[in-house]
Amino acid sequence: MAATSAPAANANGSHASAAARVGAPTNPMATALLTDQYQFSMAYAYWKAGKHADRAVFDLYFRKNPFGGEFTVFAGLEECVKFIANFKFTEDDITFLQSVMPTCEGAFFGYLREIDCSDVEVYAIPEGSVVFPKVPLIRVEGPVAVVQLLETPFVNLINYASLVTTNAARHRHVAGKSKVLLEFGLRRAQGPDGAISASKYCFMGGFDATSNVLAGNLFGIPLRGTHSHAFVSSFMSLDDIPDKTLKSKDGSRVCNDFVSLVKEWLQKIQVADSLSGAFGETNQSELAAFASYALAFPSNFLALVDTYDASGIRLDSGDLAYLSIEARKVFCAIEKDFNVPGFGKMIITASNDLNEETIDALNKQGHEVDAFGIGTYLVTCYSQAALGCVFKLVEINSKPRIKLSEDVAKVSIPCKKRCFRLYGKEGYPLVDIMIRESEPSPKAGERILCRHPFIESKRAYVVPQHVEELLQCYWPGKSNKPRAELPSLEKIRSRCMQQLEKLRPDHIRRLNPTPYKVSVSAKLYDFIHYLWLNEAPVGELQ
Ligand SMILES: Nc1ncnc2c1ncn2[C@@H]1O[C@H](COP(=O)(O)OP(=O)(O)OP(=O)(O)O)[C@@H](O)[C@H]1O
Ligand SMILES: O=P(O)(O)OC[C@H]1O[C@H](OP(=O)(O)OP(=O)(O)O)[C@H](O)[C@@H]1O
Ligand SMILES: O=C(O)c1cccnc1
Ligand SMILES: [Mg+2]
Repeated sequence: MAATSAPAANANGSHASAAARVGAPTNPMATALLTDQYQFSMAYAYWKAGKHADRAVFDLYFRKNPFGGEFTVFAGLEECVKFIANFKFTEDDITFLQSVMPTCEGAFFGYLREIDCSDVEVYAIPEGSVVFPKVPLIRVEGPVAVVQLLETPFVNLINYASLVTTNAARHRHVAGKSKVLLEFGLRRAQGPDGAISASKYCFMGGFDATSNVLAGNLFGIPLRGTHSHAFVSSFMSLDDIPDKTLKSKDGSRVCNDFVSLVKEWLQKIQVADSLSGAFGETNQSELAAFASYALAFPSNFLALVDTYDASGIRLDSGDLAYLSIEARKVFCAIEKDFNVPGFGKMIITASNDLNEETIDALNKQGHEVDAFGIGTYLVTCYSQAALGCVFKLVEINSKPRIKLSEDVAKVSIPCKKRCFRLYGKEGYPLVDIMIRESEPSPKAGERILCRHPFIESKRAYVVPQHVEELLQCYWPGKSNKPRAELPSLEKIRSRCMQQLEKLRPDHIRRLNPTPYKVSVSAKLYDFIHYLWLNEAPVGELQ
C-alpha cells in the first residue's frame, strides 16, 4: 500500500477516490450489512431523536491479554480502514433493511442511503504493535449513528486478527528465532475466512510460511509444504515407478535408472556399521513413494517418513524429540561414512498437534527439529477462544461519558484521549499513559506522574528517555490531518518482531510474566473519578 499524505476524504467528495486508493476488504462479506441488528435499531432511534449527527468518540480496546500472557499484538487495522473506505449501503441493502425494519419511517432509509464514512475520523496504533489492556487500539470519531454501525464489524475485524497474531508471536517466542515455523491450519480453521485470516496473521506474528495456497496468492506469503500419508501409502513397490530417469534441474546430469541407484544405496547403508542395521527392515512401498517423490522434486526432496515406521523427515507422530535426534544421527552417520557433504544438515520438520506447550517440552528435552508445522492449536486459538475487544462511547458532543460496572475492570475510561508509550533509560517501554486531548504531551526528560486508572495507591513518576505517540491518523474524515501509511504485510511483520524484541523479557516470558503498566495522567485520573461519582447513584439505606 502506497504511503499518502492526502486527506482520505473531504467536503468536496473525494471519498470514492479514497476508497479506490485504499482498496476493498479481503473478505467481500465485510460490507455495511455485516453488523448486529441492534446497531440499526439504535441508528433509527438516534435518527428519530434527531441525534444521529451528534459527534461521538468511541474507543476500541480489550481488557485482558490472551493466553495467560502479558502482551498482545494488534492486528486487523488495514481491514478496518478498507472497511470504512468502502462503507456504503447498496439499493439491495436498503430494500432488505426496509423489509426487516417495517415499522421504521421511510425517510430513515433515505438517510441510510446517503451515509458513508467521509465524516468519520479513525486514529489507531500502527498494526503489528505490541499493545496492552485498556489503551485504545482504535479511536473512532464521527456522527453517532454512523460510528455505532461500525462497532460490530470493527470489533469483528480486530478480535480474531489480534488473537491469532498474538498466538503466532507466542509460538515464535517459544520456538526461537532460528526455527522455521509453518502454518498448516487451513483444514482445521473455522471456515474459509478463519483460514485466510489465520494464514495472514500468523505470518504477521512471525511464521515463515503457510501451506494455504490462496493466502500465498492474496498476500504474497511464502508457500511451503511436504506431502501426506496418502501419497506414501498409494505406492506398493518400486515396480510402481514407470519412468526411472532422474534429471538435474538444468538437465545437465541424468541418471537413467534412479530406482537401481536407490536399491544400491539401500544395500550400502544396510551394511554400514555406524547405522547398526537401522535400515534392515526398510518398507519397500514407502521406499517406492520416496523414490517417486524424489523423481518429481529432485532439488526439493522431502519425505514424510512415519507412515509405516518413523525413521526420517517430516515426523508426524511418535516422540518428536527422540525421533528427531535419532534421525539426525542417521543423517550425520551417512554424511560421514559415505562422504555426502551436507547430508547431516537435512531439514527435519515436525508436526502433529503441536502447540506452545509441546514446543516448550521439546526444547526442554532437547531435539533436532528444524521446522515446525502447526495447524489446529495455532489457528483455532485453542487455549483462548476470543480476545474480547470492546467498543465504548467515551465522549459525545465534547461531553465525556463513562460506563460504570460493579466489576472495576469493566469501567470504561472516559474522554477523547491521546496515548503515549514512555521509554526508560535501557530503551525498554516502561509504561503507556493516556491523557485528555487538551493536555500537553509528555516530553522526553520531563517528569510525569503516571497513575493507575482505578487504584489510588498505584502511581509512579517517570522521566521518559523517549516518548512515542501511539494513536496515528488513518482516516482523517473532513479534517486536514495527513493519513498514516498502510504498510505492506512484510513491514507489519517486521514491526511486530522488532516490538517484541524491544519489550522487557519478563513481560513476554511464558511463566508468570510481569504485567506491563498502563496508566492515566493525574488530570485524567481526577476526571475519571469525578465523573464516576457524578454518574453513580447514591444508595439509600432504609
Ligand atoms: N517429546 C515430546 N514431548 C512432548 N510432547 C510430545 C513429544 N513428542 C510428541 N509430542 C506431542 O504428543 C502428542 C502425541 O499425540 P498422540 O500420542 O495422539 O500421537 P501419536 O500416537 O504419536 O500419533 P498419531 O496418533 O497421529 O499416529 C502430540 O500432541 C505431539 O505434538
Ligand atoms: O496437527 P496440526 O497442528 O493440526 O497440523 C496439521 C496436521 O494436518 C495433517 O494431519 P492430517 O489431516 O493428515 O490428519 P492426522 O495427522 O490427524 O491423521 C498433518 O499431518 C498435521 O498433523
Ligand atoms: O505440507 C504439509 O506437510 C502439510 C500441510 C497441511 C497440513 N499438514 C501438513
Ligand atoms: Mg497429523
